[in-house]
Amino acid sequence: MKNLDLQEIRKQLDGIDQEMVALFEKRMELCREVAEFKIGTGKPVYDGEREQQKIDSVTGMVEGEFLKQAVRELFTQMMTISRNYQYKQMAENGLKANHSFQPVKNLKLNGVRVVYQGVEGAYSHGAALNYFGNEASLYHVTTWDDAMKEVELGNADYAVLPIENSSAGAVTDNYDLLMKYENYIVAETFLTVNHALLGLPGAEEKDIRTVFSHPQALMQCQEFLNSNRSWKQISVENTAVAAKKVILEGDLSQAAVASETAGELYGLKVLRTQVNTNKNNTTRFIILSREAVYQEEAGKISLSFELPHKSGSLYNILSNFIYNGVNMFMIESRPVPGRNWEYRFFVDIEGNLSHASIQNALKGISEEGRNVRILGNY
Ligand SMILES: C=C(O[C@@H]1C=C(C(=O)O)C=C[C@H]1O)C(=O)O
Repeated sequence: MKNLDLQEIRKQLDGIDQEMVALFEKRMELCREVAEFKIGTGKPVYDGEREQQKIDSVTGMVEGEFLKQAVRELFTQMMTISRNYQYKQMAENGLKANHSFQPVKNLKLNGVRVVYQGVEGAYSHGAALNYFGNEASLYHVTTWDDAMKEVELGNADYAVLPIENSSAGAVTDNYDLLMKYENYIVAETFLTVNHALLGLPGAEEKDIRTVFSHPQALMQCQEFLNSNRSWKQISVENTAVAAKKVILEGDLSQAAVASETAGELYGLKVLRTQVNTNKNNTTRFIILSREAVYQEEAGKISLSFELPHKSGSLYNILSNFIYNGVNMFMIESRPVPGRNWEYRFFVDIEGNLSHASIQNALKGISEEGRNVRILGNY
């Protein structure tokens, strides 16, 4: 008996769904006409005011908080799909996302000038050597900000900056620098980072009282360092500066956390190898240029945008990726300076600026987000 009831209800549901699909099709057909109008008049696809009116009107048609919320979600989704349909038509009419990036076969690598932060023997130096080899002329500056400035001024062709570590996470200062300067990410390189505990040639581990290193490196070695409770951990500019400090000050109770290469360079003794917690500790470095170029084979795009402090704003903007079948690798957020509780998002997606699906997604993002910037395709 029950079974029959269920079948009967399902039959009615099927009937309603059929009507809904037919109405949805009609709605989409009208949206196609809206897109034609917009293509003709140069109006943007996204009209936030109209969408808000629509949500207010449809939620007003039902009673009770549960149904109001359900109708809100349903129409938000439908309008997102409708916008994506319109972006697709715009792309087919040659109205692409605006960007000034030029495709190149290969990046210029021979005889270029490359800047990194720190001193010789720092991990950034290793990353620069990793990517550019010995063909380039490498030099260093004191801060990451200076490295970005060198590229902007044209003193360097490229800068090498750490952006993410597999155990300590994002290098947030460098995300902020991506906003401060108009340099573009043109490549990335990965460096396995193994930290050693380095002391004076005459020192033993039991002599150590103070350990110097870069804050990120100290963080990556927390398990080992915290197991020696009496050790004072002191942050300095970078790991190589820490090594230099230990040798210059000549105090047996001082140690540095840095690479073994830095140890050799400054004449320090390895008291313990691999003191990093994660033995696969890897840092991702980005290569920046002032020229907006991308290699034809590039497969990753970094972009940033800001969103208002409003329920669903991130969810809605990310739908531009979902509906275009674009895969997202990473998302990171940073506060927007001067605007409490509003965030700037940094997103890495899979793809190339020449792909139609990417152009579609970027067109949507650039209409719906604030201060949208494509940081690079590499
Ligand atoms: C269809 C339009 O384009 C977009 C989609 C909307 C919708 O699906 O109802 C509403 C506003 C626009 O953001 C329109 O402008 O009317």
